[in-house]
Amino acid sequence: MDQNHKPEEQSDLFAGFREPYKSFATDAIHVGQEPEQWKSMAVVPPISLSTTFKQFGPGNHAGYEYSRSGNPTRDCLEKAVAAVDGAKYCIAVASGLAATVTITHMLKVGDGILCMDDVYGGTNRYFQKIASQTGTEVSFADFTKPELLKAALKPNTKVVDIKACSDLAHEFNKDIVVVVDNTFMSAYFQRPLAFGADICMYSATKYMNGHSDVVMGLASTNRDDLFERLSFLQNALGCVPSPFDCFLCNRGLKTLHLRMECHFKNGMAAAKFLEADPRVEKVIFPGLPSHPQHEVMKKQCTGCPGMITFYIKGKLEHASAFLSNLKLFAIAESLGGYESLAEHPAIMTHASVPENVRTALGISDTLIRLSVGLENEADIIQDLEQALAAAHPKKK
Ligand SMILES: Cc1ncc(COP(=O)(O)O)c(C=O)c1O
Ligand SMILES: N[C@@H](CCSC[C@H](N)C(=O)O)C(=O)O
Repeated sequence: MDQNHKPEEQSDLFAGFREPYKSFATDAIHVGQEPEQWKSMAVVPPISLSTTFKQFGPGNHAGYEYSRSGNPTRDCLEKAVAAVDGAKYCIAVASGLAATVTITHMLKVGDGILCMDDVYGGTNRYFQKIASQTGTEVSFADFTKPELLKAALKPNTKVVDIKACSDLAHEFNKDIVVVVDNTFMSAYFQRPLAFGADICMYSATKYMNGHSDVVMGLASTNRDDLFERLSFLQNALGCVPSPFDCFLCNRGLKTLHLRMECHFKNGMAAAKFLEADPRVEKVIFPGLPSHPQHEVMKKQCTGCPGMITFYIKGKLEHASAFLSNLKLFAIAESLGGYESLAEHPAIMTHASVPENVRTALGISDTLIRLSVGLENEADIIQDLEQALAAAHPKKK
C-alpha cells in the first residue's frame, strides 16, 4: 500500500461546501422522541407492536386505531425525518420502491412522469415495465443539462426526479410535482425541499438507516395537499414498514451526521487514490474537482457521500478479478451501510436496465461501484490496492 498516504484533513474536506443545516444533530436526536409522550417517560421510543388500539367508544380513540393507519413507533421516526428534511411532514413506507410506487399513485391515467435517465435500475424497471403499462406516460432525460429537461417537459408531465430542475419545471407548469430521490445524499448532505422540490424521498435502506439491516422508504413534504394524499395512500395501499424496522431506522438516524462525515472522508481518500492509479481509467466522484457537477454539488450540498464509480482499465475479466479479490469490501448490492461494499452495476444493480440504455449511460463491463464504509481509511486503501494488483498482475 501507499505508505505515505495521510488521512484526509477534515477542514479541507468540507471547504467550499454549504454549511451544515443548523441544529441538524439535535433535531435528529430529539424531534419526535419526547419522553413525555409515554406514560413510562421512556427516553428511547418503545417498539409498539400492537396491531390495534382500544377505543373509548366507537370512533373515539387516543390517536391510533389500527397499526397500518398509524403506529406510535412509526410516528417517532416520521417526525424525526421530517425535521431533518426541513419538512412539515413525512411518511414511512416498506421500501424505497414502495415510496416511488406510493408517490406514482398520486397520478391519474394520462398523467406523465419525466424521470432523470440515470436513476436506480429498479426505478427504471418500475416506470418502464409497470407504471407505463397502467396508463402513465413515462419518459427519461438527462437533467444535468437543463436544456434537455426543458425540451422533454410535456403538458402532462407531473413528476420529475431531480432537485436542480425544480425552478424550470415549476415555471413550465406550477402543478408539476418535483420529486427528488435523495437516497445517495441523505438528509445530512442535501435538503431538496429547501431548493424548491415538492417531495423528497429515500430508500432508507441505505444511508438514512445506515446499518444494512432495514428495508424502508421515506417521503417528506411541506405541502399540506401532498401530505394528505400521501398519507391516504400510505394507509390505502398498505405498503407500511414494521414497528421494529421503524425503531431501527429511528435509531440509525441519530448518528447520520457522524456517519456521513466519515463516509465523505473515506470516500474522498479512496477516490483520490483511484484517480492517481494507472490501472484505473476514470473515477466518477462528485467530491473531486474532475467531476462535471462538482461546483453544483458544493453550491447545493453540505458534503459528498461515499459512493464512487470507476472504470478499471481492461475488460470484464479485469473488473471481475478486481471484485473477486477484494477482502474488506464485500461484493454485494446495496449501499450506505457502515460496511464497505463493491458491485458490478451492469451485472448486478442495473441488470434490469435495457442493454442499449446501459450503454448510453456508460454502465459498461469495466464499471465498478463502491460504497465506501466507515472502516479505517488505510485499510480501505490497502484493500483497493491489493485488488487492483490482482486484476492487473505485474508481468515478470
Ligand atoms: C437511489 C435508489 N432509489 C431507490 C431504491 C429502491 O429502494 P429499496 O431497495 O429500499 O426498495 C434504491 C435501491 O434499491 C436506490 O439505490
Ligand atoms: N438500490 C440498491 C439495490 C439494488 S438491485 C436489487 C435487486 N437486485 C433488484 O433488481 O431489485 C443498490 O443500488 O445497490
